[in-house]
Formats: sequence, structure tokens, C-alpha cells
Amino acid sequence: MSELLVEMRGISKRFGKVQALKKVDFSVKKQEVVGLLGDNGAGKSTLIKILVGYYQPDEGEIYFEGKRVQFRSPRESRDLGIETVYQDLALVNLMPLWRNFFLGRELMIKFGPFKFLKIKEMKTQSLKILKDIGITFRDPDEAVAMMSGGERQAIAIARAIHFGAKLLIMDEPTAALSVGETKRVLEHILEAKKKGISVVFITHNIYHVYEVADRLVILEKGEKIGDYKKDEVTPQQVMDIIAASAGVK
Ligand SMILES: Nc1ncnc2c1ncn2[C@@H]1O[C@H](COP(=O)(O)OP(=O)(O)OP(=O)(O)O)[C@@H](O)[C@H]1O
Repeated sequence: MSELLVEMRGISKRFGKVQALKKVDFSVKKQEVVGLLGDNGAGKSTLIKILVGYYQPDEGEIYFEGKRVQFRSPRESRDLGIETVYQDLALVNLMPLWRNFFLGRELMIKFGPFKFLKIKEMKTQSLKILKDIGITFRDPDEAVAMMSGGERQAIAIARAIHFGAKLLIMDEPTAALSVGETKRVLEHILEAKKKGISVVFITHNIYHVYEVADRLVILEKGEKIGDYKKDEVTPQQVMDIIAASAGVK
């Protein structure tokens, strides 16, 4: 449990006059679930976008599995096993479940110069893989637009697990979900952890992440103001820390 998967050291980033991050250290161990918390504008998204190569840091270094990395695009980080699930961008609404599952990684068969999609296989496999992480869909042709927010998150998580993600980053995954759906998404996160995956869970709401988190990191105005093992703090204490730092703005 103690081996580091990701280590970000002394990360700073400025956008014009806004110092979005100031010398932030952030790490994730193998098979660890880290809640990344903080108010609006705290710097959570910027930190993650730097980690995946969407932005370059002004200062600081990033290590992945002990090696220095400088990702120039999200594709490069994805190739090494860092998968981000955004609340809205995870899936293509008009496409059916199976297409979404294999999007960008379609199973193909070659006949001479031609390539064909292995549609039947993708349909069967997507249902089976989802079932393996505890979600039963009957129809692989169901359009994702018709699904609930929780089901969409589940598909995105199952896809990441299946394609060998080492780190799953979830940006406010439960913000728009009902209590029941939130609970199921949390179960899928624990399922991902059991399979050896590390998770960063970005949220405003400590109660959404507390149950599944091993560690809680709090950002405020671009600085890291807290880094706790779960058993060192209660949810109320985390809320108080965030509120207190917001109060001195
Ligand atoms: N592309 C950008 N250009 C200019 N300023 C930016 C940009 N991205 C972020 N910022 C600024 O950097 C600061 C940190 O923003 P960031 O989105 O990382 O915060 P956050 O903690 O993710 O907030 P939220 O929870 O509201 O998404 C904010 O002041 C924001 O306005």
C-alpha cells in the first residue's frame, strides 16, 4: 500500500494575474483513494489538468511510478494508464452503450486491405465487463442519453478498469447524482480499488468522498492546506478547515 504511483512536487501555475497553484505537493499511492477537496477556484482542476498533461506547470516536477514524466497532452498520460472521468464529457450521448464502451479502442477485424468493426463481440463483451463490476444492462444498443447519471459514471469506470487504467481521476462524479446513485458510484470506486487501481476523487463535498477515501487533500486559493489520512479527521473537521480558510479571504 505504501508505494507511490504519482508524485507531484512543488507545482506552481499562473494564469495572467491569478496564481492558480503555489508550490503544491500532491501524491497518490498505489491502490489509494484520495479525495481532493476545496472551494470553487481552489485549484483542484488545474492541479489535475497539469497531472494529465493538459497544462504545463510553471514550476515543479511530476513522477509516475518513480520516473520523471513531462506529459505534453492528455493522450500521453492516458497511454501510461491515467484515465480521467469527467462528469459531462465521459460519454457520447447519441451512441449506444457498446460504442461508448469501446470508443477509440474498437475491436477490429482485417480482411485484406479492409477493416471491419467486430460489432457482435463488442456488444457481448461490454455487457459482460459491466456485469463483472456489478452493473447489469440488458441491451447493448441502449443509447447513453437514456441512462441515469450513475449508470453513465459506471460505464466510464468499467471502461477504465477494463482498459488497464492505473489511476482513475474522477471530477465531481457525484455532483449531479441522487443519494442511491451516489452510493452505487462509490461502490464502483471501491471495486476499482480492489482491482489495484488508484483513484483521485475531486469534490466540493466531503460527505461524498469520506466513505471511500483513504486520504483527504485540501486545497485553498492554490495552496495545499491539509493532507490527512482518513482516520485523522472527521468530515466535520474537514468542513471546518475549508470554511475557516474561506473566511479569511
Ligand atoms: N484557463 C484558465 N485561464 C485563466 N484562469 C484560470 C484558468 N483555469 C483556471 N483559472 C483560475 O485558476 C484558479 C483555480 O481554478 P480551478 O478551476 O483549478 O479551481 P477548482 O478548485 O477546480 O474550482 P471549481 O471547483 O470551481 O472547479 C481560479 O481562480 C480560476 O479562475
